Amino acid sequence: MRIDVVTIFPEYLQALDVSLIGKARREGLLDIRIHDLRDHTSDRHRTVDDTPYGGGAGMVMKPEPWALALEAIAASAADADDADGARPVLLVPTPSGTLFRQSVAQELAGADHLVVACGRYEGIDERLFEWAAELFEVRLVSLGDYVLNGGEVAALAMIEAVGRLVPGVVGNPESLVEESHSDGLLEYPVYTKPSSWRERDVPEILLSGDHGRIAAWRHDQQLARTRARRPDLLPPESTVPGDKTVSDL
Ligand SMILES: COc1cc(COC(=O)c2cn[nH]c2)cc(-c2cccnc2)c1
Repeated sequence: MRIDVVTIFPEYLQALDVSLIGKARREGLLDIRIHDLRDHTSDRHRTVDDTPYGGGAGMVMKPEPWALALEAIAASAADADDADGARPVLLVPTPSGTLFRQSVAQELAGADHLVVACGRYEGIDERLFEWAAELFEVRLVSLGDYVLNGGEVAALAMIEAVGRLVPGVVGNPESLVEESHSDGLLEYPVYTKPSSWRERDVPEILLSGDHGRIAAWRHDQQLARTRARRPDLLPPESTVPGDKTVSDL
């Protein structure tokens, strides 16, 4: 998978050189390229923003530098992208996007080419997204209901969530199966040595070796945690009102 990231703070994306994503880059599993939006300006001050039409505080990112950056990326990938006929995905982290969830990460992990646009200021001129729809599948996606100063932090999270699902990036693909949200529920609690720690013991069931009962216990724990912390994830009939659970205690 190729991932291009466009930003005015390229140094923010250095975290993509570290750990599993960094290893996948070095092994060629992920082809991640970082682009400075200011390289696509033509004035002496390398201007990327201007005042908002209609007034209001803050500045808005000009569409032209973005269009030049995106055209350059599309042109550099034209052969590969055209190979399967699919347009690259333009992924835009923004508070006004649809919610980024594990299901979205799974979907994006199937793309051959992602282009991530890191907005700053009050956002990017809306006409850029309308224009980009001819070259890209445009996806405006929110990490959550809060506002960041720029899309870089959200881009790191989204790239990690997607990148780790690309075959070969995570050593043991088994570890991708039983994780939070992969089955729609929160993950069960995990424990390791010592079996007794500061007078707190690991649940006996986990030391029993009875894998059937352990699996059932873990699923019960997932349900209890999801009911307590994220009832919104459960289908309506499974949230019992007033149902005390382990995680409530
Ligand atoms: C592309 O347009 C953007 C992008 C971002 C950065 O992303 C997030 O904040 C985010 C991403 N998921 N959850 C939050 C911030 C704004 C923005 C809007 C209004 C006032 N201030 C800033 C606009």
